Amino acid sequence: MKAKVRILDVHSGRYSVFINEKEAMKAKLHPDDLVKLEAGKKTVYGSVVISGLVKEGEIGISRDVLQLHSFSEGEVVTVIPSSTPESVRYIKKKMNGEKLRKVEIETIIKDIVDRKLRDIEISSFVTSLEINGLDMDEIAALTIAMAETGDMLDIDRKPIMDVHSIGGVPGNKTNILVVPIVAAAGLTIPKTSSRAITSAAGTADVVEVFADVSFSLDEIKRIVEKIGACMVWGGALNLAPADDITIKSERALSIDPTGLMLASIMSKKYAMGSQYVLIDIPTGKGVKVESVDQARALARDFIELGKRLGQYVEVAITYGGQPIGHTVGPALEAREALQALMTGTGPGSLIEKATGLAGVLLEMGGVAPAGMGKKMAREILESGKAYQKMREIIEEQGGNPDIKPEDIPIGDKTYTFTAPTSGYITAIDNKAITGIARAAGAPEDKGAGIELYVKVGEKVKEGDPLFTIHAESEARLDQAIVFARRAEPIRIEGMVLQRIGNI
Ligand SMILES: O=P(O)(O)OC[C@H]1O[C@H](OP(=O)(O)O)[C@H](O)[C@@H]1O
Ligand SMILES: O=c1cc[nH]c(=O)[nH]1
Repeated sequence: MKAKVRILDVHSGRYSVFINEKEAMKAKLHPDDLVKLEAGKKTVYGSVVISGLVKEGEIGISRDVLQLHSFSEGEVVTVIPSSTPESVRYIKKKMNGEKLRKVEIETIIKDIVDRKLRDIEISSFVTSLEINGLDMDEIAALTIAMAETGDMLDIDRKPIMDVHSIGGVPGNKTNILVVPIVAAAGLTIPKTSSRAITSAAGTADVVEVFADVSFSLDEIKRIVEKIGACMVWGGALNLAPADDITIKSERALSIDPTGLMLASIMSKKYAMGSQYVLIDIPTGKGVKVESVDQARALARDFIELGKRLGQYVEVAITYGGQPIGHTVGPALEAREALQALMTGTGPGSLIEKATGLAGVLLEMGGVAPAGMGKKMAREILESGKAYQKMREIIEEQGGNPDIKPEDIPIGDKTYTFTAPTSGYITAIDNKAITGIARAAGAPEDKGAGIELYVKVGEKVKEGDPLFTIHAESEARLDQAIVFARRAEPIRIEGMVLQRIGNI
């Protein structure tokens, strides 16, 4: 059928096309059917929504579709019902635990990017990877397919450095310090991040508090060629576009299947033309990798994948047994990161980790002698040069370089938990901390999160504050309080942990 485009002010987070009920009956279309819209060389797939918002002879297009495809009001398109894509068969193959061929992986990724696969099919693909995994051939094919279905950056500077965390540990604002330290040393580091996957704040969510993170590749190229660095969202526009689509399913399920994680991270690095990549694997209870042995195995996979892509990869296995620093949630983390850059000091875990990772990159990039990288990184941080570079990044990305930590608004609905007894902090439960911050509204509500006053090993007295929950609404705050009461996020014990007798 032919129909005239009607642009609707609807943002559903999905590729939806709106069809009048009578028109749908005539064309035998049903809710959620997949249809193809064709106009000249333009082709777009979307799911049918039956709606009175459009008249007979019209086809409604939501703002989601318009973000990537230009249609004009009244433009005539052909609407063609579409059958189940071939890639669904390959997803079922993975569900059955079978190995996928390169061409099958390429087809799945192309169909994700073209929106031929709907959310339910994409979630099934992600779940099949969580359960059945991928081998290195499949991971390499997936990485290249994810990168090559989008644009690639070609920066006129060498060497190109990069850093990426596998995430999972709450409060991990570390790379917001690492990037300006490395760039202040004269190296080039075009950093892309994803938004939160399992945590309460991805690096892109935190940076977005003080600067824009969505740029075209041309804009990124201009910024990086001018100041040597950027901190942008990988999901913006057309950089490894399948990544952000699969991440939506991962976030909903709070999972990050290992093979997909490798491909997600390395496809972004490949698309940015990064030559020297440092991967951070936080390791500890309640994060993605719990033991050093598992971290070593994953490190080998990153290094092997890097070799196949022509990239030199090093891995830092870092301590992830409790949150990094004292804040969790986008705005609170932005305040803490900015404060550390401005003053050159901050919580030990944040400064140690940031200077440690930056030091490795300075050595990899050849600006620090072996063994001297961390010292150099600390000097750059303490001298204010990293803060100066951060100001440049904020300014080039459209933010206010004069912003101060206290200018950043945080959720004003608060509740503080206190120590029920005196003793020592023997554990902080990463998953519970993330769960509370997410229940409070993070990462979508930027001001939501947690301020943590204690760390493992510290002594507390009964009644001392342990942490404050921040939320932007009373309803979210109540949810987070209920979650926190159930979860016991902070364990306090005396020095005698257990008494056992008469065994
Ligand atoms: O912790 P979760 O949400 O699972 O992982 C996602 C986070 O980890 C990575 O961090 P970075 O950009 O290397 O700093 C991603 O880019 C993202 O910000
Ligand atoms: O960018 C990232 C980081 C962690 N896990 C992913 O899948 N992607």
